Amino acid sequence: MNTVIRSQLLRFSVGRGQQFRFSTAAANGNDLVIGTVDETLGIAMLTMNRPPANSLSLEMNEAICTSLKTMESNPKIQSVILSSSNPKIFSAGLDVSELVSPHPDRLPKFWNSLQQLYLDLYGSRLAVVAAIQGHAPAAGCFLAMACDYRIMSSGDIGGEGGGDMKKRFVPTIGLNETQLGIAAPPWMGQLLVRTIGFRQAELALAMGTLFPPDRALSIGLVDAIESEQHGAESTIIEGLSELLPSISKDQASNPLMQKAFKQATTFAKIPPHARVASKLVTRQSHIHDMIATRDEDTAHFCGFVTQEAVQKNLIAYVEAMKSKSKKK
Ligand SMILES: CC/C=C\C/C=C\C/C=C\C/C=C/C(=O)SCCNC(=O)CCNC(=O)[C@H](O)C(C)(C)COP(=O)(O)OP(=O)(O)OC[C@H]1O[C@@H](n2cnc3c(N)ncnc32)[C@H](O)[C@@H]1OP(=O)(O)O
Repeated sequence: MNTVIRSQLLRFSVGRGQQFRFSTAAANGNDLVIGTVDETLGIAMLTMNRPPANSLSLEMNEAICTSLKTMESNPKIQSVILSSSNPKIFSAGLDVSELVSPHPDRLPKFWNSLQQLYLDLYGSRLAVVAAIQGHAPAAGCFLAMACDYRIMSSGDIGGEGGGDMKKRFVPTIGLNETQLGIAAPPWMGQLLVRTIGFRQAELALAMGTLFPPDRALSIGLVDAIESEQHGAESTIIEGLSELLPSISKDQASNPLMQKAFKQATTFAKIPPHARVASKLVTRQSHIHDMIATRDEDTAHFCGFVTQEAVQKNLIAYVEAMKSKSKKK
């Protein structure tokens, strides 16, 4: 039986292949996040849908958290695939407009929403599989690292330019903050250390390295890479098509999405209490550390970002980004 809960922010329906959607007033009625659940398989899909780049604004962070919490509150759901409606960008990280000339009341709220996203995602009782189809710089990489399993596109998706001059699309992932004149906060940097090890993380943080898929795999930043060449119709696996939101239905034959689906199915079959208990073994102390330093972290972030020199760097960075996009 389908249950439908309605509120101003949330419409949620439960059942096989049923969808729930989010919209906030600030997003002009757009669905920031689209969620689907399949109670029979115990799997959900959370598709980020904030064009053009799935950058993380205050409202986007809140929408992801609310969506995840809604899925967690359904005892039949054990795993979730985190994906993007943009085939070339998983998430471009923080919405830089939140950082440039910020409103003093909004800035701490924004940072708190990011901290909450870390706590909710990293500490989720659900096993979260990141389906990283496109770029994942900075906080986009953080999102992926806060999941339980990462599958990245190998980047051989079609191409641009056509003919023999086809340009290969190669997505990248990493904490590139230093390239922007900012530093990743300690809890984000430590997440990289826990994911790829001390020395690799130390170097990657200092250099602001963005890794292509093969390098990301070799250092353990992602767990698997997969081609996105769509297979023949016969390779469509049962259940995936129903789980995909209507805007991503064409992804049913995408090997990356299929691999993510299989991994989510595998997670969903593990006895949940044992899986959650083992997740706490590795993550609980880090979550406690973050909670203990949360206010200090907010004060530090707000003080850092509002410094004149940091603002100057950020303004120059945003201008370069806009003019690059205009030249296309
Ligand atoms: C001790 C320290 C204490 C405090 C630390 C302080 C701060 C640190 C805080 C937290 C850490 C996290 C920081 C961040 O995440 S900052 C954001 C970093 N992100 C990036 O640098 C990525 C920028 N974007 C890109 O490189 C490319 O867009 C990308 C490779 C993702 C995709 O390239 P593509 O060529 O496909 O698209 P574009 O034409 O470049 O972009 C399309 C469109 O999207 C807009 N866009 C892109 N990224 C962002 C973004 N992060 N925020 C807002 N908007 C973004 C871009 O402007 C284009 O828009 P339009 O011009 O309207 O078409």
